[in-house]
Amino acid sequence: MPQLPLQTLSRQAFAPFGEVIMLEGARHYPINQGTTERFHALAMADTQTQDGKTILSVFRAQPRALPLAIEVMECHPLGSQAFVPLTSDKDDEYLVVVAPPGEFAADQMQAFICKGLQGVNYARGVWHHPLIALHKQSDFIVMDRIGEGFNCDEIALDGSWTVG
Ligand SMILES: NC(=O)N[C@@H](O)C(=O)O
Ligand code: NI
Repeated sequence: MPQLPLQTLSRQAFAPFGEVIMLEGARHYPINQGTTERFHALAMADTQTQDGKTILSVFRAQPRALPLAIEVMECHPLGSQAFVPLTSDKDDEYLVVVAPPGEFAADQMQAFICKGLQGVNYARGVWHHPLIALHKQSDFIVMDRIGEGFNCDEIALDGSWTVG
């Protein structure tokens, strides 16, 4: 059973798959007469294909047991999809499993452990496992596309690859 190594999430390591949404290293400046700090443009929604629109939703995810057998991967060919944990606990964590866009190749999957204050924005077409919350029920803000066209390609795997 090949196990995916867990990488620490960083902008550089995740760059082939999209953006990391985190305050560290972000451009920021004071607004509202100095009462608020704006951490600017942490991610860009890519939802305009076929006249799509950007929406925000909340996903309330139940924790997954590890090790997790990877039995499905999906991609959204018409838009990006961002997940931002609704937590203030920097020790909260969740997993993402991704693979490059285009023809899916299991041996190109990568897994990242994401700390509570880090979000991810999957670029359009990037293969990913459906949300993998850990340890407890977890809420995420999700920014993705609504509109015409089929926007969720799935591929079934035999569960031989595991993570965590
Ligand atoms: N199906 C759905 O809206 N969620 C998935 O796209 C996911 O990445 O969790
Ligand atoms: Ni998705």
